[in-house]
Amino acid sequence: MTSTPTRQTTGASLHALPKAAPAGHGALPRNPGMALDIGWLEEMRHVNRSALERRAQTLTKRRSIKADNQAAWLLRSISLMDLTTLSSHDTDERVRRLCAKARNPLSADLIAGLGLGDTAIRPAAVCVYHPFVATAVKALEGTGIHVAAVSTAFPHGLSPLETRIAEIRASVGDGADEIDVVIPRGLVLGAKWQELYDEVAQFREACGEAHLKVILGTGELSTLRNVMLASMVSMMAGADFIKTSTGKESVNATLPVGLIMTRAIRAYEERTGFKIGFKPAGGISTAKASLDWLVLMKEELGRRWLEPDLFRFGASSLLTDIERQLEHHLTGRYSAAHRHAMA
Ligand SMILES: O=C[C@H](O)COP(=O)(O)O
Repeated sequence: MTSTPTRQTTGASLHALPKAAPAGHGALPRNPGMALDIGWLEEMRHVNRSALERRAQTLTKRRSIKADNQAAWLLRSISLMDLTTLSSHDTDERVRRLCAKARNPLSADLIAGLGLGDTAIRPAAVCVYHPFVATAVKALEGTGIHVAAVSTAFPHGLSPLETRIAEIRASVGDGADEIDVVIPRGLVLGAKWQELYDEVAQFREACGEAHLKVILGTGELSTLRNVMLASMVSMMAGADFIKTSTGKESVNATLPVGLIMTRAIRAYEERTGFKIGFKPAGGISTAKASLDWLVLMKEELGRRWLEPDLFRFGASSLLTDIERQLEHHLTGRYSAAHRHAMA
């Protein structure tokens, strides 16, 4: 892969950490997209899987976070989270409980023990199915926490295009700030790049001011090369974020996939000047895993990608483990996970 060289680093580390900016849109110029450039895709075809796997191992093995810094980085993981419920048994009440948790993700004991004072540590967004957007918008009023909706026939993306576009418009109409769309994986597997580009461009248009996150379903794209090409086409068509997975595939967010997607983001910025966000999602359920992802972002794209306008975790259970680890940090003991149940 000639156009996306590896950034050379001497070791992966997370040290002192300034406070995260709020999730709000507007600080960065938005990606307008560009014409589909098939020639550029051709240049991106060569992906060295074993080099990416080695790089992923190096990043996590050599990570060092001093104990004092660890709590700060876990708090950052909370600020970068799309706290998610995407269950077949979701209800308005369940979504309201999740929003209450998003308003107050940490117990008073933890807030006091960590010396947080009035500093509000909250997830960047709550992510729900379309029918619960209005409920979440109401429950989060005044908090600055965004509402993200999964639209376009999540998780498979296989309803008629006009139905998927209507779904986006309905979610925006109900007040969603962000729309997470899924692509039909068949368009990638069949190398139908023009069709994929046209669909994503129409999704972007339907989003209006809401930001567009494009879910690739990487575990179903067969090769890392396909992940690279789908990432590039999505950004060319105007994606604000590219996202790995729905959480419903048998393989979800992996570090090698994260590496290829962040390198696509770097290549796109080098060519166009626009910074695109990244959202690994699916199966990220431990505090340790969240730190691995933060190391990857810092090493591959730099500190700017540790802010919620450029990085999110899509996660339904990560917050529970972070709470447990913060409690352990303070008391030296672990409490049972059920004490931190979210909904
Ligand atoms: O987009 C977010 C994912 O659906 C969450 O997946 P998870 O339940 O494995 O954390």
